[in-house]
Amino acid sequence: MEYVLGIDLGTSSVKVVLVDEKGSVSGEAVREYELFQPKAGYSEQNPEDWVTQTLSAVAELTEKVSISPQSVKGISFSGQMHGLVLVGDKGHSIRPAILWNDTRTTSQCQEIVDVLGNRLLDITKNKSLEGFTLPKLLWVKQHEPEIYEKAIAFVLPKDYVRYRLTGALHMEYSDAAGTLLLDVTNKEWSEEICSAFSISAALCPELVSSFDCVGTLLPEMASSMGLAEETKVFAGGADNACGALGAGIVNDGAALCSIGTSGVLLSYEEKKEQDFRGILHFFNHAKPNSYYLMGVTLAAGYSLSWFKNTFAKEKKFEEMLQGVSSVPIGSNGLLFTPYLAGERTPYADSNIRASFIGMDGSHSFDHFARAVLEGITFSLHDSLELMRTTGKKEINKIISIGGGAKSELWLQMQADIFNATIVKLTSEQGPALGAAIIAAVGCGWFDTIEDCTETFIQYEKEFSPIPENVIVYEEIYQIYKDIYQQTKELNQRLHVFR
Ligand SMILES: Nc1ncnc2c1ncn2[C@@H]1O[C@H](COP(=O)(O)OP(=O)(O)O)[C@@H](O)[C@H]1O
Ligand SMILES: O=C(CO)[C@@H](O)[C@H](O)COP(=O)(O)O
Repeated sequence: MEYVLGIDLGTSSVKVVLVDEKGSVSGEAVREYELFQPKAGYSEQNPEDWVTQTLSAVAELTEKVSISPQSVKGISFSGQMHGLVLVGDKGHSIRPAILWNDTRTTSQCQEIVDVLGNRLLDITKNKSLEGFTLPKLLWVKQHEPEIYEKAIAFVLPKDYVRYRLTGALHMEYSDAAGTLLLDVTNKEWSEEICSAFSISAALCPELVSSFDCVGTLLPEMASSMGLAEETKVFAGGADNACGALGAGIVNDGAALCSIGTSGVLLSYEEKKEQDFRGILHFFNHAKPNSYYLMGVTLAAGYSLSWFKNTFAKEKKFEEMLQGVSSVPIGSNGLLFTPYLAGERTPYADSNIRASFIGMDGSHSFDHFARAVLEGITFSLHDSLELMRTTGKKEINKIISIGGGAKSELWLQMQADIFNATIVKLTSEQGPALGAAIIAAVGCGWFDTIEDCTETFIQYEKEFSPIPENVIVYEEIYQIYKDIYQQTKELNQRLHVFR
């Protein structure tokens, strides 16, 4: 039997799946790493932790399944998007990575708008947002010029890990799309944007496609993972592009909900001439010459993790959520907005913060836990509503992936709030499976991506909206939507105390 390996470099952990030619998952391994928040709004990770933990997760997996190293034919990667990794001349990162949920760059975002005006949307199809890479690069240039001078290239998280494993430095289109330096429809670095900010073209790595073979494993890396040096390495994709591949979002009308650290609502797009003027993200898909439209909740799974770490640290998620099913819809008038790290869609606002509204003496721990799940889902519903107003009214079936898809109660809640059928896959590891699909197609196991997704993706269960719940949630959602405007100014005033 032959195998491929999909590696998903998430924000909370790296997940590795080993998949055989029939699409069966033969083994999985997970390794966590730390997130550093040295100041309010900062979010960083150590790129060397990603490398160490990836090596260790793959080594655990190959040991566990005890297969011959030569039987693993290909590897590919999925990774958290937008994070800035600066590589120095010794081939290592020269400062901590500044992540997608770091919001320190509000003034650099304004500078980008002032300098480029509408040209930014024309070229990149996306708005200037704190999470994207260009503002992070400008921040380092302005605040840490000595580090900026030492950088020989900038890359994104999974590109860095792939580089350390192969010695070959590249960036692929689906992740480059989230930098604000890519001409998204022409698939090339924008000379206009680079020169507007005096960014040397040499800093931008060579661009490749997700399915391109970019090399093989360095001998020491291969041996530490229990793999063969000749294992082919394929470029891979952004985690949301890979999540879409791994959930079969490769045709018009298909949509995805992913609840990882962030939360995304995503729908497939084939036409590059589509122009949504940045109200939702528009990025290159991992599937060549296709795209996707996406809204992002910055703190989706993160809100639930924060709640657990703060109020029920000793419990597992399943245990913590046990009592939630006995709390009625709407948590007896308790609402939560998940703006722990500011927000992206529909409010690009780095100052907004989360709220619990409507507390009374009758509320217990379970009411708060349910309110957190409902608030995160309402926030994702904001993105879905935007999508539906762009003409995608037909979104009535959504594949749900990510850590949040482990909870069936949450999947039913998604069905009721989105008023759409929610589909659960046999494994919620969508992005890692998407990376495995890239490796399998890259190895030539299948003629088309669709042939591979049909073999690799297994649907487990559907959750249909319950009509009476849909009506109640629609009413509560109208109240939820008002919280942003009502708390915006208060949060601006609170900013100085953070
Ligand atoms: N059993 C569970 N029930 C509901 N949510 C869960 C469960 N386990 C994990 N999660 C959520 O999944 C999130 C992690 O998802 P994951 O896809 O691993 O994230 P990432 O790719 O960002 O590392 C956690 O923050 C948590 O909110
Ligand atoms: O910023 C975005 C997408 O634009 C995030 O979706 C990141 O890509 C992180 O993903 P997870 O770690 O939450 O999967």
